[in-house]
Amino acid sequence: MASAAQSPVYRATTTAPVNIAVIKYWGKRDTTLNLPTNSSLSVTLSQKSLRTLTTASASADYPAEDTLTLNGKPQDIQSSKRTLACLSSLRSLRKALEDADASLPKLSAFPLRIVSENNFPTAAGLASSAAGFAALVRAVANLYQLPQSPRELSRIARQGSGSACRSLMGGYVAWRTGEQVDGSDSLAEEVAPASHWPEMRALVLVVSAEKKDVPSTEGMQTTVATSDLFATRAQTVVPERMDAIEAAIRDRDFPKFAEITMRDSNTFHATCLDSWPPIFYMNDVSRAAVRLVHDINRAVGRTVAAYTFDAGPNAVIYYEEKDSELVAGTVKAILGSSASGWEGPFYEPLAQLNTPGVALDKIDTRVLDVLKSGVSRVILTGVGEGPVTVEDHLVTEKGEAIIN
Ligand SMILES: Nc1ncnc2c1ncn2[C@@H]1O[C@H](COP(=O)(O)OP(=O)(O)OP(=O)(O)O)[C@@H](O)[C@H]1O
Ligand SMILES: C[C@@](O)(CCOP(=O)(O)OP(=O)(O)O)CC(=O)O
Repeated sequence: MASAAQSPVYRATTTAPVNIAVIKYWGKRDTTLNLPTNSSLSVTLSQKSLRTLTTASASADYPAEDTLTLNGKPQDIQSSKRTLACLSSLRSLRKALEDADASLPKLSAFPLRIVSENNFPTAAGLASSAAGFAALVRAVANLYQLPQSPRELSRIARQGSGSACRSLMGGYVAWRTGEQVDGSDSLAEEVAPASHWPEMRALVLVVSAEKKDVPSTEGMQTTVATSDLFATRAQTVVPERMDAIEAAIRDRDFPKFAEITMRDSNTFHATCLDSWPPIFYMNDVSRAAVRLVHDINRAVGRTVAAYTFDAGPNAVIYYEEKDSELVAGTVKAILGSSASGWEGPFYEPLAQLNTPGVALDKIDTRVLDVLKSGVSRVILTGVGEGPVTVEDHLVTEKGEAIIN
């Protein structure tokens, strides 16, 4: 443990959410600035279920190098260009404040000690980098008392991990690809707050909590360089879908939202398969989840559920609260006690439910078996708010890291 500081220790702590895209970011037009080839749109998920908690602290007494401890383990941030880029941009903004007001403490000159905790597996396709970099940027911005809006801070978070720029806001968030070569207009913006469509629910089927094979950054470079389908997706398909899904969100039109979400996930994974060598993120369990959603929608006679998959096999199934029994109730009946996680604030409408919302004989029998043996855990959640400032610091007043 680091020794206690004698000089003042300045601290700020924030939580930040995970977001799951319904129009996927996949491909960079500039790898240094981390600029995307297409716009993307996501739903911010409630921090009652998944969240990062990060404390940023600064003190003149800290050893010279900035440090980051993640889930109790020191991270090598000096060799993480992305983290260094975020910290250097934030420091410049603080320095400008200090230059304009001599009474401010010179925090920009102090080393940083950052301590963070994810309450879910890191690097397992659960968007830890999104919540992690959003929390890091928000915590340091709070520590430095920066006046910049979440939209302006998204330019910095984007350099940590592209998808992180969308976790600085709650609700329904777009990341506009932008046109400027310097990336100054490649920013996230709120399309609608969570309160506009609070009934949106997300059921995460955790298929594998292992570290994934091909990291997103590497996978998308391969796709950009080798897939013939990719250019059509980025230039034609996604711009049309962005307009259509924003209209669906504005109108709270779930069937439209759902179809675009499922089609965009499928197109993204098609470009992965079209890469050379091909990249497979979905597996047999993922495909069973796709089939399940289509079977449920067919049996109900309207679109009540939508699947989407990131760079890994986990399924995220979106539905509206009023259809909880039909969607989550059916999944609960299939998985029974073979999957953990049937709990938490979003579980209430299902707690007393003992029969599936959709009769299981309407679902392909192979799908039932594959899901039962392949899904280890579920996370029941819904649309939620952006980062929240909190007082439960992970660094003591004397500057010592608190490892839970
Ligand atoms: N709380 C955190 N604070 C700072 N950095 C974090 C935090 N959590 C995760 N990261 C960074 O994100 C990396 C994991 O990102 P990666 O893209 O591999 O996985 P993921 O985000 O969980 O999956 P995906 O992006 O496919 O959904 C970690 O190795 C770490 O560098
Ligand atoms: C499939 C995705 O989840 C890809 C996320 O990629 P990252 O944001 O992790 O990539 P980097 O910018 O290289 O860090 C789709 C999405 O979230 O939009």
